[in-house]
Parts: sequence; structure tokens; C-alpha cells
Amino acid sequence: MKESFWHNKWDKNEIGFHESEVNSLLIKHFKKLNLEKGNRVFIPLCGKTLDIHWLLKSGYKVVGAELSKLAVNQLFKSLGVEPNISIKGKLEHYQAKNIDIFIGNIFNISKEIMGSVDAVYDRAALVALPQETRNEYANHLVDITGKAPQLLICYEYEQNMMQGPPFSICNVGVKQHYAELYNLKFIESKSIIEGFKGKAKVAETAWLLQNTSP
Ligand SMILES: C[S@@+](CC[C@H](N)C(=O)[O-])C[C@H]1O[C@@H](n2cnc3c(N)ncnc32)[C@H](O)[C@@H]1O
Repeated sequence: MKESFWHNKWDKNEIGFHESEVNSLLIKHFKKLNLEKGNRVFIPLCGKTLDIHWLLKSGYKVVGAELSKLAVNQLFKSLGVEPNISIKGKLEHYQAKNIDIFIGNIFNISKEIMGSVDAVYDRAALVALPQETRNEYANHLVDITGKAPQLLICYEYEQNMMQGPPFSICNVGVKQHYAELYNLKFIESKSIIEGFKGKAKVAETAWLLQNTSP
């Protein structure tokens, strides 16, 4: 997926992936990460998700990565805060109390730029990427977050019914990316009644990725 694909989506406001409510699997399962208030949570490919509002209100700090400046401007507007803006390498850094958003390609974010995080919340990030990029993404995510535990939310459907993104990632796919690095726990599969554009039967799946090292 070229960067222009996503910029076009935001320019045309074709953002069906943006949920009008906080993700229910986040609310239900986030506590399984056993974080403390004040811990820092990384949201890769964050868009302008309302999940950021929920995490901030719940007392966590948020770090996000997003290609689209339009999305990030809309995010800060909805939060009602004015960010301080600076440049970090190839990225723009929007910063305000308890929130850092890096605008640009996630592959340009380093551990040093981002600082340490305590957990990752991936909703519709791994599934937004084509198969040929997913391995690189998973490894990069593990690298820049120091293998922080993750709550991972994916979609699963018959891939030949529809072209992604979002792509379908089945149990085998999740294991392929993360089983060697994490203790993987499948938490829930929730069917999406309306499917995707009426074309495919879809389930939203939640996974907990916990650190295996002591
Ligand atoms: C499917 S959306 C999910 C957004 C968000 N996680 C949510 O739940 O609403 C994927 C987002 O990732 C952004 N994106 C795609 N590729 C990216 C990349 N390589 N680096 C940073 N952001 C990217 C897109 O602009 C888009 O906003």
C-alpha cells in the first residue's frame, strides 16, 4: 500500500475504518495488560481513533504514529488541545499533555525518537498492511517498543470475498508474526453482524501478546 493510498482516503474522507464509538474490545480487554495509570501506550497507525480519548480519560499516556496530518489535526481538534509541533528526523511530532503523535511513516520511527512505552494497542494496524509488509511491520513494532505487551485487534473473513484493506488475518497469521516473540493468548472473536459492505462475513478478533522473557 503506497502512502498516497492512505492520503487519498483521508482527503476524500473515505474513512470507513474510523469507528464512531470507542472499540468495545478495547474497553473489555485492556485491563488484561495489567498496566498502571500513567503508563505509556503506543498506538501504531492510529488515525484519529476515539480509543485515544478513552485511554487518556482512563489515565494512560498515549503515543501514536500516523501518516496523515489531516487525521492528526482532526484528532487534536476533537481532543480540544493545541499541540506543540516540532520535527524529529523525517517525522513531525505533535505533543501535548500525556500525548505524543508522530506524523509520518511508522518505519521512520525509532526507539530513540519514540521513547519507552509500556504496551501496544493495535486496532486495525496489522490488518491495514498488505501481506508483504506485515512481517517487517511486526518486527519493527517489536523493536521500537522493546517487545512491549500488546492488545491486538484483527479482522478475520474469507479473503477472496473482498479485497483489503482491511485484510483478513487468521489465527495462523497472527501466530506466524508473533508466536516466536510473545506468549500468545486468543481472547475473543466477535462477529460483525453487518459484515463488510454486505460482502463478507466478518469477525473481529482480540489477542493478548505477553512478554515471554523474565
Ligand atoms: C485502517 S486505519 C486504522 C486507524 C486506527 N487504528 C483506527 O482504529 O481508527 C489505518 C491508518 O494507518 C495509517 N497508515 C497506513 N500506513 C501507515 C504507515 N506506514 N505509517 C503510519 N501510518 C500509516 C493510515 O493513514 C490510516 O489512518
